[in-house]
Amino acid sequence: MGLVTENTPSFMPDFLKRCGGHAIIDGGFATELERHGADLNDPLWSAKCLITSPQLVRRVHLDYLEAGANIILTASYQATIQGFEAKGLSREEAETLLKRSVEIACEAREIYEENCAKDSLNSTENERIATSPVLVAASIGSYGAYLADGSEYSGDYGDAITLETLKEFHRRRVQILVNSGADILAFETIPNKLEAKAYAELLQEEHITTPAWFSFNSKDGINVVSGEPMVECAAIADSCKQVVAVGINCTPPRYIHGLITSIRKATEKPVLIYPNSGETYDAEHKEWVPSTGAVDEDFVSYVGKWRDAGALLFGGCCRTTPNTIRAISRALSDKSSACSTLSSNVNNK
Ligand SMILES: C[S+](C)CC[C@H](N)C(=O)O
Ligand SMILES: N[C@@H](CCS)C(=O)O
Ligand SMILES: [Zn+2]
Repeated sequence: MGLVTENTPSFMPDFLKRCGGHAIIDGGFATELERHGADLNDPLWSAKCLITSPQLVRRVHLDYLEAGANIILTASYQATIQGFEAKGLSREEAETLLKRSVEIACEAREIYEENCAKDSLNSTENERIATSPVLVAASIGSYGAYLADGSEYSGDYGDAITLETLKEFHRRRVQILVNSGADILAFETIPNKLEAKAYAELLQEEHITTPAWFSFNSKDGINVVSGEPMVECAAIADSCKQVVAVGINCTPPRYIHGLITSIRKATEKPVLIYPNSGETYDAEHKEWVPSTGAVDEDFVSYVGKWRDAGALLFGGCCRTTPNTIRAISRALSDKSSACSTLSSNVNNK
């Protein structure tokens, strides 16, 4: 994928075809940073590592690529100009860090592809390795994520926050991420209709040609977390021409099946799902607490059902790991890595 991907009606169908019919999204980015020792108790949360440990950010992207991901999400979920400025950074420094989030993910992809090419050279003709395509998705967390008080799990922004406030809050960040060379914009953990509308209008007003996905979160399996129906949110995504996939993230696995059905009532666009582990986020202590959390195996046991319900892109969100992604990858096909052997194709040619 080149610098500034252009959206065409065939962008997502072509990508899915090249991935073998379904694509694998990475897993919990912050979770993997923490597993490597990062302390994310900070208003910037995972985006803090863009300042303190960019090499760790690159390592985590590589972990997910090696686990089989076809799409890696950048460290920009909670990276906002306003959030960086609150830390004392200049506007220019803040914009540079946003751009870096995409560049680091692109570097990880390059390293991964070089490693795959080397492995391929070391293989016999019959084991020739083919690299599955990899997209770099620029993560755009909601306004609630920036607030760093867990309000992306309530969608309650109060009456002072309007459509215009939200558009202005996100405008410059979206422009920078578009110009950084991301293949797709991942609007994730969208908690309410107002923010979905703001994103849709912003994409149109700015004449954005980079493809985008809208991904909502839910805590009851019917509505997004604000209590507004998922089907109405999916309809907003459906009417936005830049949106090439609609889905659900950071939502307990037990709710996903019903939500896929709701989304498909509103749109024919490809459905993506990347649930969390089923645990609950304690925003005050910035930690996850057990609920009836499904472990990796339980999570993965649902994957076939989600595929039968019509989902086409699968991954994990908070508290999932590269092991989850490996298991999803195995559940969807017999291959356990994004480097798939082409031996049968080669032999049959
Ligand atoms: C997806 S949540 C776990 C991200 C962190 C939250 N916005 C916070 O800053 O507390
Ligand atoms: N992609 C985010 C989480 C979204 S809820 C991150 O892990 O940084
Ligand atoms: Zn999450």
